[in-house]
Amino acid sequence: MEPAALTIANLEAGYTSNQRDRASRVLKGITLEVPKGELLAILGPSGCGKSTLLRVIAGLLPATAGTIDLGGRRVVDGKSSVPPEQRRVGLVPQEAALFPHLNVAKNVAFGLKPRKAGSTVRLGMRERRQRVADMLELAGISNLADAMPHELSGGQAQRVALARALAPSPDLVLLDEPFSALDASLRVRLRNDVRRIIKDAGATGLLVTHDQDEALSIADRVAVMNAGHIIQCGSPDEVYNGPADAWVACFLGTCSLLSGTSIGQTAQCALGQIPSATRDGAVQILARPEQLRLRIANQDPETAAEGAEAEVVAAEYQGHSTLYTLTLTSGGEEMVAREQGWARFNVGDHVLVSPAGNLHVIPDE
Ligand SMILES: Nc1ncnc2c1ncn2[C@@H]1O[C@H](COP(=O)(O)OP(=O)(O)OP(=O)(O)O)[C@@H](O)[C@H]1O
Repeated sequence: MEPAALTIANLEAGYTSNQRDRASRVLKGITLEVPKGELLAILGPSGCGKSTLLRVIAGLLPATAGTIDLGGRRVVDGKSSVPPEQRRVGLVPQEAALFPHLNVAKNVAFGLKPRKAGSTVRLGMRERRQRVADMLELAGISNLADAMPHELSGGQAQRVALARALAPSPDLVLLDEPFSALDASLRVRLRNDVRRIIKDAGATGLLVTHDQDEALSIADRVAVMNAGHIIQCGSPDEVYNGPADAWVACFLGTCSLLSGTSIGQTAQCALGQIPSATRDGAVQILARPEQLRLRIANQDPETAAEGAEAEVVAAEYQGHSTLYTLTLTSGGEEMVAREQGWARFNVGDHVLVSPAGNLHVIPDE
């Protein structure tokens, strides 16, 4: 079987302020595998250790324990490690960090220069020129070959940085919050292009981000990280709709968590009976805003609809949809529901809330 592009086992790392100090523990036992050709996002809040993980993979920071294999080759084994230039890893930093005195083509060609010790790519001059032209075309910047870095927009500079990282055909491309310095609309456009470019290059990518939309929209899988641990790793749908715990549920997007009790195949909560696959006991039922249906509460028992009664306490019109905050009449739990379009309910209205689709049941630790 072909080895994974990246295999990390029980990795620990941190920082020392001076030689005698023991390293602080920032990475606390990371285990992760990225198959060839996959784009994996490491998603976590600020300070959880995402950039530290990239630095250790790139060889810019030593590990204190654990192993890293790149394409089946061990590059970190506890405290011993292969130097960065022998790892066949490309890096796209937060702000492109291009060489200011080299034009775009020369920036992209930089990693293809023949080197003596530790060289990973040995191409003749004509092949190098062709490779640069191919990378510029792939990144959609052939017209910028002669431009200097100071003449580029933020988005163009990031395309150059990506082309430069991909040019030597690395085993793995690391992208460290590559869109964070760009404005919102450019960010959305560029992130889709970056996915396409990585896929067209047949490369494997590890993207670090604290932006949930970014991770969910472009990654094949998302590894959710908190306080030096990977909490859950799965497809965007798995982590968003089937979070491992309440923290992951809330970190990935707005949600309501109702308390309940699971017995057998069902969990009982304020919304009624929900199919449950967890063990018996206390649970939390996750409802994303778009998984709730609202109807006007009808006092007439003949035509009364099903659902839990709630009062609208806030209605926030957001253009494409309206976000309602509700308080359940029985028990007072708070829920958040989203409906397309203009607010059809007002603060103070009484509504019936019911689940639309399967809600996820999380064991209450
Ligand atoms: N050079 C350093 N020296 C000492 N401590 C550091 C250093 N760099 C990072 N840290 C600490 O390590 C922890 C993890 O930082 P890291 O930059 O990896 O987090 P992050 O998840 O990438 O955050 P962000 O999204 O804000 O970039 C933080 O507590 C940070 O203060």
